[in-house]
Amino acid sequence: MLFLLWLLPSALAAQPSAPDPISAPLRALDFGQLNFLHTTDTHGWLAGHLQEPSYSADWGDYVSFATRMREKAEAQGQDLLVIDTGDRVEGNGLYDSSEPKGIYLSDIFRHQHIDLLTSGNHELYKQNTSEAELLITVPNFRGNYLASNIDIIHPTTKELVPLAPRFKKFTTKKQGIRIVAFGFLFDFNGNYNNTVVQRVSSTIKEDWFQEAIRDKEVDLFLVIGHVPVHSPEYRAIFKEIRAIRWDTPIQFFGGHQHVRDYAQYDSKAFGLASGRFMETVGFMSIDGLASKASHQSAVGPVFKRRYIDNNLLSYYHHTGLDQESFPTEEGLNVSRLIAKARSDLHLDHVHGCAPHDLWMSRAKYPATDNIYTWLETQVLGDLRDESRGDTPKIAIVNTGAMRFDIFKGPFTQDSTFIVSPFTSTFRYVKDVPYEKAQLIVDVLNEQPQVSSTDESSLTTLAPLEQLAYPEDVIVQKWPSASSTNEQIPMSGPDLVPGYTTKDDLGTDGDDTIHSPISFYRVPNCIGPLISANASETPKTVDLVYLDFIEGYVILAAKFAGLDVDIAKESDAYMPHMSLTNLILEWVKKNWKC
Ligand SMILES: O=c1ccn([C@@H]2O[C@H](COP(=O)(O)O)[C@@H](O)[C@H]2O)c(=O)[nH]1
Ligand SMILES: [Zn+2]
Ligand SMILES: [Zn+2]
Repeated sequence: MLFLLWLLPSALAAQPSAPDPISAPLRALDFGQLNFLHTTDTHGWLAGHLQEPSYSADWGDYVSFATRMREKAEAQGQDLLVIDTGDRVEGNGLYDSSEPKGIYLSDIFRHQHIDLLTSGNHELYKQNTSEAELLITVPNFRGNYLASNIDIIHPTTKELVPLAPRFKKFTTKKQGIRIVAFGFLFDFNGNYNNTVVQRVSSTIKEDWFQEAIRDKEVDLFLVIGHVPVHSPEYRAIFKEIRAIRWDTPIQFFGGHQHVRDYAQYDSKAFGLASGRFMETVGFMSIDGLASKASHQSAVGPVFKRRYIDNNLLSYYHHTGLDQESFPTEEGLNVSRLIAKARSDLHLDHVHGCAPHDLWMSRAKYPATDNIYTWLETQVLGDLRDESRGDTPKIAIVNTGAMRFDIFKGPFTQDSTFIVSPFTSTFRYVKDVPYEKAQLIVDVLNEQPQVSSTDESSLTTLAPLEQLAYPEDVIVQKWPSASSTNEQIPMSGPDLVPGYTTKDDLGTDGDDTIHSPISFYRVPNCIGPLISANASETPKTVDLVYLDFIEGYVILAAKFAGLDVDIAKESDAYMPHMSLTNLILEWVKKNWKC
């Protein structure tokens, strides 16, 4: 059923600066015996989106939402489980702006009752981040954090131990559904050397996994993971379980690619991916499951999915509550914690004012409103090492180092980390023939785009549904009446631009009906020539690059026939300067308010 919400609240938001959501037509949620809420790739955005009304609810609102949804399910004799599939860190001032990083975030995050969670790759890039998982997040969610393929060197005992239990068996409260759950990370190899990520294909051959899938007293296998739902890793897990349990329903929850996505593996196995940055709360329901209580085989389970826009109007609508009856004490407290943390961290402090929007993929590259063009033509001009003076350089930055658009208006302490949170610095090799340096950039850009989850291919992680479309211009299509089981109104309110998701089940997954947005492809990396004498082609250049991509630069240099041992002969360029700080300094200098 489709509902139109006309409520235009005046003071909905818990945070003074959070924008009110805009009314929009909404599709309903169909509850079942077993229901799920799912977040992934939140990357510290627990304050929600302060500049985008569609995604303006904060983690406190989500705490209230999960409580109210659980109350609703349980009142109907049903169950609700809350899932998070990792990449909780890096990407927002609330995480990256504190010293040390993350001290506010984990305290806010733990207030959500999460039934199952797992780690993403971002929890493992650095030693202190993975140790914080082991020592803080795993104990905060004791018994619910799963790590089927991650080990860590314990900081005290120095022993290699599982980050968390490999799997878990439990029975749901209301329906008595017997579940065996696993928690995976994709085949990631960019982790710091204090953790070991075992390949999924070998993990599923281990005795503990083989025994777990041979358990006959199971009504549902639940696989959560920081793994794209359309990936070789999830396909392999599906096949392994199916080979032993030909008929048992399997529900997957995934993430990492920052997209809304839904995969059908067979008639009883499905996977949901729930976007990124607290824009989306995924909802799944399964009905017709066999259970301990029913002792009978299911008529055939029915799986349903929804991608909920993270705002209060969606939350009120789906719970049937309003601004008086919706919030819980716990939820309001969490919103206050977020506001206090933001204030302690001075996240609203304005460093400068952007004169216009700068888009990662909503504008063509190159173009004046494209963020990479801005980086190439403006910001990277300030990348200058004193010892190299005006020596011409080619500066290579992976486009994935930029994480979010810049909106016209205040560029705050928060924006600094939202736009690019990473701490990697620049390195360089001197006296590289200009043609070879250009060739290296070309080779890097010929690498496949995000076609796999393996970071050994240079990736720029494209937002939204970009990955699903091979064309140059990727338009999110307006759902046609024939491709959806609901009647979409073609007149009435002006629709707000946003997600118009197309997945394995069609085009009716989004809860909110939006007008589509166009996306354009971006290269893997940019590599502008920066020279005081723009009209002259230099014979040699400094080849400057972000150290995060050194492995790829070395490979590309081999392809290009550059006979230099980059690992040995490279040096720090503008020592200690990260892309984050380079951008910040440029903004302070050039964007007056
Ligand atoms: O230091 C870093 C770390 C990561 N990146 C970029 O991020 C993606 C991975 O992000 P997900 O959130 O896991 O999708 C990686 O492929 C790089 O593009 C970086 O640039 N620097
Ligand atoms: Zn992520
Ligand atoms: Zn990830």
